[in-house]
This record gives sequence, structure tokens and C-alpha cells, in this order.
Amino acid sequence: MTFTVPAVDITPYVAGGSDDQRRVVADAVDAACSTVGFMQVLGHGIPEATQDGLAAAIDGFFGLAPATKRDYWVPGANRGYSPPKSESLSLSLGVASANRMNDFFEAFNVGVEARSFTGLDLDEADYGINVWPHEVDDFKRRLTAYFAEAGRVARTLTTIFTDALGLPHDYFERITGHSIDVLRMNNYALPAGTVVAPDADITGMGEHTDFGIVTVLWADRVAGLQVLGTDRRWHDVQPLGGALLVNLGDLTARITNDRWMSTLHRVKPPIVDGAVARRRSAAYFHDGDVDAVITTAPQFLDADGAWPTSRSWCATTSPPNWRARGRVRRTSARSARPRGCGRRGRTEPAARTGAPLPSRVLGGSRQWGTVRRRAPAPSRCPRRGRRRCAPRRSPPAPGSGPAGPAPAGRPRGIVAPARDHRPGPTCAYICSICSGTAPRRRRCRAR
Ligand SMILES: O=C(O)CCC(=O)C(=O)O
Ligand SMILES: [Fe+2]
Repeated sequence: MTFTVPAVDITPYVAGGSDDQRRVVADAVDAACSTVGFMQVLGHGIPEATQDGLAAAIDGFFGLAPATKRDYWVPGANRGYSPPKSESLSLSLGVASANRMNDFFEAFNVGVEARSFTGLDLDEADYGINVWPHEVDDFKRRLTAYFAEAGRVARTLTTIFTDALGLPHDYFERITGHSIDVLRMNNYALPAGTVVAPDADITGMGEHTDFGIVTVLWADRVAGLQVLGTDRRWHDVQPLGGALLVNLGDLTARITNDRWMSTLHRVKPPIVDGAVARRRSAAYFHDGDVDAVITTAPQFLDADGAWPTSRSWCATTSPPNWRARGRVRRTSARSARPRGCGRRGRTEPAARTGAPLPSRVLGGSRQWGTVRRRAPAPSRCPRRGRRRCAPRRSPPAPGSGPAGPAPAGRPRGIVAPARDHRPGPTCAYICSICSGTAPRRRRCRAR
């Protein structure tokens, strides 16, 4: 099976188009979101000059001396600089990374501030306050210009989503009036002169799902981004010329009862001649209002109240991206659940009833460290009622692993409360760590 990230030209929504043209776009988006969770978006209308301005701002900042960059580190806030190895995104899945190393990317974040919504009495701590390095020419203007364009694209996409999903036309407007939107610029580079062994296991950014509504990703056409396919394999993805990559976050998966996919992805740079090619990206996260309540839209609840993807929860052979499968072949899938599955006969409360998920659990300072300390990853998988499979235990390299205090400085993401623990991708992910090192049954007791 070949893996492709479908290309969708959204011009009819950007520059005007007939109803028929828009329908074609909405159908293509529906297909991409149901089968891959990622798409290549063409016709987005962001001027090249604005993208060049973004690239110049990225180069300007990351080219500063390390000590200068650290002046813009705002621990505890989703703003400013995030130094290399200060974060480990696989912790968003409640586990340490397979190689026990933090991610080597460095990042800089800017975003919407609470104070820009006058009269709403929002808490600055839920949003963050931007810092603007004065050492970089035109930094604020360039980023503000790109931010506005990326936000426009994100909102255009949610308009397409309402058409594609048959939702009320103001569905997303109602939960994004003061959306916590953040632009995170990532720089994947090792210090000059670093020689990397050909078989070194280094992680640019650990595997994770995004947790908001939709992410608009500008990236260099350089290898490194990998997306997990339903075949359980990681696939290299680079943007097509002129395209932005777009992926869905966990909130959209929740709204659609996993009809649309929030897909695992990571950045693993290829090592060529002992070196890693520098790569830049800028992810615009459209995450929704801090006080929005995210529920499964009624049309995505099963008529009989059953959880449509229950097979995949426990199917020992189901791929991490289990959701589309379970949905598409709902009836037969259910009867084909494997024997001995601890989930058998149970129902999934949230999806069944559409129980609301307060997006406040996504908000706050959005610090991995902070959130993790408050809500440690459950040691039991609450939906299965069994112990979670444990990641491989080996002592971390000195000063490198996420053992010890959770890393402060992870400015995005949630560790959801137990009721939101998502056994599909999470458990599949953990098992993918276990696999290959020991018989799965011994290592992975949840299966
Ligand atoms: O750098 C990339 O291509 C991916 C970035 C990403 O996934 C993120 O920032 O969440
Ligand atoms: Fe991501």
C-alpha cells in the first residue's frame, strides 16, 4: 500500500468558487481527514513575500548566540524561546521517548494574547504574553504578517470542515472566538561540526499528536517529518512546492468521534555523511477557546449508542491509527473483535453519550511539566481496566533523559485526565516501543 498525503487545492474557498467547486474541495478534505489526518494544501493564498518574511525571522532568531536566545526563554509560558533538548513530545502520550533522549529541536513561540480580547475577562496565564527579540530586524512585523495569514488559512479550513462534516455553518466560530492560537517556529539543527554516527537514534521531535482543532504547517522541503500510516509504518513527508501541510488535532477527532484522524507524527532527520541537514518549520496551532466545551457532534454518535471503533481498542493487530478502520467497517469490525479482548462488551462512555470535554484541560500554561505534575499519566488504562504496558526501562544517559522532574518548557499539549486517556494511539504507541525487544505478551500486558 503506498502512503500519500493527499493534495487539496482550496482556491474555491479562498478566492471564491461555485457551490460545485466547493463541494469538490470539501469532499477531498473529508477523504484526506478520514484516511490520513494530514493533507497538502494548495491555493492557500499566503503571499510568497510573507512566507519569505517568516523564513527570515526564523533565520534571524535562531542565528543569534545561544546566550542571547536564552534571554528569551520564558519558563512556564507558551511563549518565547525553547532551547534544544528542553522538551520531549512523546511525554504527551504519557511515556518517555524510546531512546530516552529529549528532542533536539529549538523553538520560538508567539501567539494570541488574552488582552487582545477586551471585555472578555480572560486570564493572561491561559494565553501567554509575547516577547519580541529586538536583535532581529523586523521580527515582530514579519511574524505578525505571517500569523495573520496562517490564521486566515486555519479559519478557512474550519469553514471547509463544516461543509465537509455537515455541521452548522457557525460551528467552529462558536468555539474559536478567542482561540488560543500559537505559531511555533522550530529549528532542527545540531551544533556546527557535530558528527553523527550513521546508526545514531536521534529525535528532532518525538512522536505526538497535536491537540487542538487544526495545525497549519509551513516547512522546508527537507526530509525529517514522518507521519504514521495505518500500516503502522512511519512515512517521510515533505510539502509539495507551494503547499502547506495541514493536520488535525485531538479536538477535531473528538468532535467527529474519531471519524477524522488526529495522526501521530514526529521529526526524525536522516543522517547523511555523518551529518543532519538543517530543517525549519513553523506550526500554526488553531486550538479553540480556552473556555469552549468540546463535545462530539450529535451526528457522529452511533444511533444505537455503541462505540463505533471498539474493535480497534484491543485488536492486537490493529494499527495505531485505528480509528478510520473501525469506523469504516463498523459492523463487521465489531463482530471481528479478537478473543480475550478486555474491552469486549464494554462501551465507551464519552463517545457514547457525547460527554463534554472541557477544553480548559487543554489550556492553562500548557506546560508539559506543569500539567504532568498535576495529572500524571495514569498507570492503568482506564478504558481497559488493566495495567498499561510499560515503556522499556533503561537508565537515561546522564543529563539527557526525561527521568527526574518533568521537563519544564513544554509549552503546548495536554496530558488529559484519566477519562480522556486515549487507548488507541497511546497503547499502540507504547506497544510499538515494546515490540521487537521482547515477546509482546510479556512486555505489553494491556494487550
Ligand atoms: O517540524 C515539523 O515538521 C513538525 C512540527 C510539529 O509537529 C509540531 O510542532 O507540533
Ligand atoms: Fe505536531
